[in-house]
Amino acid sequence: MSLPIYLIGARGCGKTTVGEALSRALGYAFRDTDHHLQLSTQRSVAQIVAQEGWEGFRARETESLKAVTAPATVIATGGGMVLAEHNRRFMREQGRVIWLSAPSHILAQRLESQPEAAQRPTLTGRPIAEEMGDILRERAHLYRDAAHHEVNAMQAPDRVIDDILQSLSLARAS
Ligand SMILES: Nc1ncnc2c1ncn2[C@@H]1O[C@H](COP(=O)(O)OP(=O)(O)O)[C@@H](O)[C@H]1O
Ligand SMILES: O=C(O)C1=C[C@@H](OP(=O)(O)O)[C@@H](O)[C@H](O)C1
Ligand SMILES: [Mg+2]
Repeated sequence: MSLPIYLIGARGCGKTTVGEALSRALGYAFRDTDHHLQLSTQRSVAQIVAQEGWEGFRARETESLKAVTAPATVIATGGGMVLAEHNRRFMREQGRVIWLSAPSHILAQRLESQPEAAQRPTLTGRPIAEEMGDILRERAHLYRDAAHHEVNAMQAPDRVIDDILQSLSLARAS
């Protein structure tokens, strides 16, 4: 049985972009916990947070994580999935966990050019470059703890995929 592959990391590291391409390379299904939430609630992340607060969103994303978990599936998580210890444990028990790691200035550059405000309401109220620095300082140890492998996410998506496949000893299906 092919275990699910979870992609974790901060906003802008490429979980959604790389995850979709990785699933095609492997012939796996692709799921994204935020997309699942949006479809099941018919609301954006920003709308859920406005109506239920971050606490409400975090409870829903845990449900989303369980709902999308299946064999032979690449799962792009939201950047805050690792905040809850039970999510970190669940991912490590169910599959293989990959941390797409990049410094905060790279993440901020990507987010400034594609802000996607409905998907990424502010976490701290601070400007993006400062927010990403704060978030990485707060979460880096959680990404490290949760991950089976850390991959350099500053590279082009195809190179990121090659590194993930190599770390998992998997080959492209096509
Ligand atoms: N490896 C990469 N190199 C350059 N740009 C990237 C890379 N991965 C993602 N991006 C860009 O960064 C932005 C955020 O990517 P996304 O996949 O939504 O990240 P995440 O799901 O981790 O928040 C998008 O504009 C995407 O095109
Ligand atoms: O880092 C975070 O706390 C979040 C990241 C977002 O996902 P992406 O990492 O895919 O942008 C989304 O889940 C939500 O806005 C919260
Ligand atoms: Mg994403």
